[in-house]
Amino acid sequence: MDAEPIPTRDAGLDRLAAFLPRAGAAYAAGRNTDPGPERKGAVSQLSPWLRHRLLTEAEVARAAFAAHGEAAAKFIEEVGWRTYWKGWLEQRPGVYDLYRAGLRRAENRLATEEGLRRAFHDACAGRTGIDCFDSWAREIVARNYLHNHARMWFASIWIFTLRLPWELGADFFLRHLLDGDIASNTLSWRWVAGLHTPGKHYLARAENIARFTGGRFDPRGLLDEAAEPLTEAVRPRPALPPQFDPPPSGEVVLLLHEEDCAAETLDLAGCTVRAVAAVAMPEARARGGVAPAVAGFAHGALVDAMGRAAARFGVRPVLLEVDDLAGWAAAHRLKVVTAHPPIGPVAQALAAADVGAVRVARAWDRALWPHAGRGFFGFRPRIGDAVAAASGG
Ligand SMILES: Cc1cc2nc3c(=O)[nH]c(=O)nc-3n(C[C@H](O)[C@H](O)[C@H](O)COP(=O)(O)OP(=O)(O)OC[C@H]3O[C@@H](n4cnc5c(N)ncnc54)[C@H](O)[C@@H]3O)c2cc1C
Repeated sequence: MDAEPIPTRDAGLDRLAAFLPRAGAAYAAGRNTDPGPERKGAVSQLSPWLRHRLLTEAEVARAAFAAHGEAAAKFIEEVGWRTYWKGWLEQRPGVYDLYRAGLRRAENRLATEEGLRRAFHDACAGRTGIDCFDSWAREIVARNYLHNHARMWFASIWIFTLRLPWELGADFFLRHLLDGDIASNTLSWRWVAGLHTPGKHYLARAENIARFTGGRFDPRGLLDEAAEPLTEAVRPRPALPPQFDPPPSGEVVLLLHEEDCAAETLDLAGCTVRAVAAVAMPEARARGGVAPAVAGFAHGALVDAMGRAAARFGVRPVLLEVDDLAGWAAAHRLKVVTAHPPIGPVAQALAAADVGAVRVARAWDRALWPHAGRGFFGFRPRIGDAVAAASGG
């Protein structure tokens, strides 16, 4: 990460403004190169703000288009990957359950297989003897960020050279990345493993690593460059269209959560917000919780969101534990509305709290998620349509 990321919308807008001049041809030409944590690369490092929706995909994509027109297509496409993964998982929620079940199985193996346990701890601590991998493992822990290409190489070496269960690697990422996101992370690991598109996996190659790290690393002879893709016994069920609730109206209470920290821009036309509460649960992203910096960013983002909600709706928000949610909702006796939580622990916790929350989806998600049921290349043209839409984010 460039400078220590500050979990506020203003800090995100500052980073966006600083990046925008480079969101066109410079991004397209340089985005695959990882110059290392000490040098400025071509990518935006906007992911912690986008992940918590301190900035929305719509506003970032539209700002890039306004600055560069068609030359921003590559950057906008990458932003679209985030939306695609979210929409894909929304249509196959069972894939999150498959991941969690696989993680539990891998944990059981860790408890009983000493060799696996040692290899896992060496990988997390950056002690495998594969210089590039060890350096990236330490970078994730120290900086809570990793370049996209390094994430691909890291996941591939984890799965195909170190032969570790992919779910443990995905969990390691969720524990340490500020942008740790259930859809992007789970589905990217599955994609690398060859489970997203059966038979098609991503194999890290020493030559490619040397080239795109500017020669910082050269793991020739250390990687398994001929491994077969993983397979799985249970294939995900066919896609079901995403379910969007009808828009709420009347007097409501608004619940904020870390999946969308810009509730003041949700479409609540027709609603009068009488009370606002917030719940944060970043520790539920990973087994054994998340790193302090990750929890700190999520909590900070929510505090920032509470401040903006207070200004917008004229009420003083309260911070709740998830267990207090049902009591809070019952005390107000009004309909609970909340930003549509994507598949993951927040959505599960809200469903379990059983407060009948009406989920308010953003226009961007409503327009794009339904097209994410199949491959990215069918989805891609729709991103331009959403960027061109007059408003709605
Ligand atoms: C194994 C693996 C795990 C990943 N886990 C996560 C994760 O937990 N959370 C996460 O936000 N991204 C994840 N990614 C995607 C991607 O690596 C990061 O979004 C990106 O590196 C963030 O850096 P940036 O903001 O500089 O990206 P930029 O290149 O500047 O892109 C701008 C924004 O577009 C989005 N984006 C770009 N590439 C992708 C992509 N391939 N998939 C989804 N969104 C993308 C991000 O929101 C990003 O901030 C993962 C990728 C891999 C290969």
